[in-house]
Amino acid sequence: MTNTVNKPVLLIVMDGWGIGSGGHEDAIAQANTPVFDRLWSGYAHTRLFTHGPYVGLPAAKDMGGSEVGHLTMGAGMILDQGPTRINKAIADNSFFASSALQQVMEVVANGTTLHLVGLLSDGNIHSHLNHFKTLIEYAFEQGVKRLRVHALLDGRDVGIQTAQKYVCELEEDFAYINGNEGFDYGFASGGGRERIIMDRDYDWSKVEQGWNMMVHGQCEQRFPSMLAAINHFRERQPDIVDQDLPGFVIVDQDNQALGKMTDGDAVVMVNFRGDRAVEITEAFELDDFDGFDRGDKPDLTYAGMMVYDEDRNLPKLQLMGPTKVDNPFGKRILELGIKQFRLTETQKYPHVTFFFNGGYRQPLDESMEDYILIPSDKGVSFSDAPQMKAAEIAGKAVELIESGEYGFGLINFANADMVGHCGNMASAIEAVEAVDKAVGQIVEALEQAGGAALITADHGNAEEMLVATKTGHEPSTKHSVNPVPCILFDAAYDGSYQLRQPDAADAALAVPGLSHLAATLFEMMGYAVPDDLNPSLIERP
Ligand SMILES: O=C(O)[C@@H](CO)OP(=O)(O)O
Ligand SMILES: [Mn+2]
Ligand SMILES: [Mn+2]
Repeated sequence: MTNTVNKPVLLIVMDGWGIGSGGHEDAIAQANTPVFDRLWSGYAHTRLFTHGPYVGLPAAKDMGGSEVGHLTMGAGMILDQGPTRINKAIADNSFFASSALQQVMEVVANGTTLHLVGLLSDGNIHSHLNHFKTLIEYAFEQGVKRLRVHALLDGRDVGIQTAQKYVCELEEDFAYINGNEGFDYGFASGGGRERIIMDRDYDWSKVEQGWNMMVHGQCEQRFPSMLAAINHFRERQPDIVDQDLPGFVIVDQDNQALGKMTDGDAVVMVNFRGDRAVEITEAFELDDFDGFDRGDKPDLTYAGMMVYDEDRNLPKLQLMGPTKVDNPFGKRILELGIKQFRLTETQKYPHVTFFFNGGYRQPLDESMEDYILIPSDKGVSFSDAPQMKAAEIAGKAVELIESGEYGFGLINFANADMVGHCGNMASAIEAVEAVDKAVGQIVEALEQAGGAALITADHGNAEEMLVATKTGHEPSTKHSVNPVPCILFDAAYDGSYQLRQPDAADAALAVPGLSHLAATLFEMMGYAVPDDLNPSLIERP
């Protein structure tokens, strides 16, 4: 396994491909995956843990996600992730001392409105309900008189129809606060995260619709309350998943929107994860914004929970500093003079760039790093197009391998995850089969080139397409906490090494996880493993 530049080593992430029970809910077990089966039985392999403490999340059962997964792979160690850092800052009160939060509080101190925008759930992938509650309680303590919540409804990181639970929790807080003279707290607008605002593929129509609702109070769908809206849409379509609920505004008896934004108001984006928060942030912050016509843009103070774009320092006001990865894998190999590529479709653009880089989006050195992004299908449900761009990615990967120019490449296949999020079993099976075929083509090219690859996933999803409920089963649209496969494909494999297996007695740091992949890649490339990385998984007798 010694490497020269023309013996490429790849990290292939089959996003959302976990190891499930093999039962009727497991799309991966039901799919026909001849490539995966052959690689699993013929090469060194293990199971990796991708959730909770194995990726620096606060709770033992916290699901993994793409941001934490790719950040951990790139860092090569377990770091406290955004939600962990926020929770710690809230616990030690440093959260409230940030100059960004203080500026927000000053702006609304004399009677203007504080707007909170964000994903209303406790999924902890993009946001957490407790962070809404913390900000609401703090605003109340500080005497902020008027507060409005613009709620993105989830059903993708939590149960498919759970929005009412989170709405009711905040309604209780509002009822308590509004019992005090002069306070007026409530919801202003809502809608499914897949329909409005939380786009990540520059489909500006989704952001525009959210903007018009939140900022201008404009929307045909108008309801007296959140629950009235949710019930209305569910009556019409009983199986609608919360993420797909149309956008709506909350109105008073005169049909006036309750929470338009006006001059002097402040807006806090409560989401901590950047990929789906940056587009709306651009609309709020950029002077030369041209995504859509913003209409009469009020003079607002805007802050985000964290940084959403480090290259452009967006937003200007951040309640928390970024999660710092001092020496991400891409930067380390750049310093060794290894040419690299990153390849995926645009839905997973953040994953192979700023998530894996722990910050930066653009190549540090364009002559040594090629970031290749194939446009994802737009305006379709991925359950209707489960092949997504797997074939195009494989074709491009083969070309890059054959060029003999690259020492390292990171590839992400979106299918098992994105189609898994739709909750449709038949489509998920097709998605998995598309990835299997694509991986087969890449492995064949690697075989010719004498290269190697780690074939793994950032977290599970498609192996758990149903979850048990009190009365039976319902579709699962979220990630899982199952382990994921990790195969070391090596054209020259002679059986002389294995990958470390999970051992129940191991402490979190030793359990094979995403944090061990950077060191494993160094070893595969024939370089000394840097001392500060979690150790390689390769074991030789
Ligand atoms: O779609 C997303 O934003 C998340 C789930 O909330 O999935 P992933 O972490 O795989 O990108
Ligand atoms: Mn993912
Ligand atoms: Mn996902």
